[in-house]
Amino acid sequence: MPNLTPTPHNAALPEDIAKTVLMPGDPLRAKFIAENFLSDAVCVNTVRNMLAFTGNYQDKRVTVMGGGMGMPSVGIYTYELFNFYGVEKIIRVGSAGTLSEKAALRSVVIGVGACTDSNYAHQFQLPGTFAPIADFDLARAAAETGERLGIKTVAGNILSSDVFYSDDSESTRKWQKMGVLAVEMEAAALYMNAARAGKKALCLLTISDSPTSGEALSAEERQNSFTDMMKLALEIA
Ligand SMILES: O=P(O)(O)O[C@H]1O[C@H](CO)[C@@H](O)[C@H]1O
Ligand SMILES: O=c1cc[nH]c(=O)[nH]1
Repeated sequence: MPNLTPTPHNAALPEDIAKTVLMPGDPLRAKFIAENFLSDAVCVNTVRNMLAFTGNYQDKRVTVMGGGMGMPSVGIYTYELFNFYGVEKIIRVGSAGTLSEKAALRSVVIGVGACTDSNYAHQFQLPGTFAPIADFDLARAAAETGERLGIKTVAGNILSSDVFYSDDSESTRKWQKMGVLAVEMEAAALYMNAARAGKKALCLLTISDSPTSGEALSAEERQNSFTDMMKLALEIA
């Protein structure tokens, strides 16, 4: 592993970062997880306020770090974690808009595959289209652990979009026709970086809103339903 740490984006040293990282988009969600679920948590990065904490969940050493919004941001942090910090597993814990009746508000979605409208795969110069997928063992563990804990999950395809505010009013409908469950903005880059590095990744999402109906969870409801996803991610970490 090249000794390229600290990086311009992460002040931590490799020994500060656990082999498993939970990655919400929002750095304050990382702080919430550290304060509410980890013991002996230490803040190991504050560069750009992209907070990272390393601590213990039961007998496991875990890092939780924000990844920001969109594939360029998550692409940088996950690339560095996999390739410079020796991280083996990254589990994204994000929010998403529902595209399917199967994924109601508050549902926890397991992103088995991540479709995308992004050009992120272009860098790999493949002679075809790459299918970004979750690590099978992590996805299976999430489904089984959800059953054990009484946390209902729905597993399937998600969409990682480059745009939150789209000028194309038809695009959502087209992804819906293909059975895509939910839209977020990072999983495809995470899955591609994991594949290229030979590492493991999973994206768990809590449905926070519906882009078509305009329904959205209140701040308090978001907090509670996100807690289920956090517990699930920590159990399989
Ligand atoms: O809540 P997070 O994890 O940031 O995830 C979703 O929320 C952001 C958009 O509001 C995007 O990053 C999207 O992927
Ligand atoms: O990326 C996202 C996240 C939540 N809701 C959306 O509609 N899109």
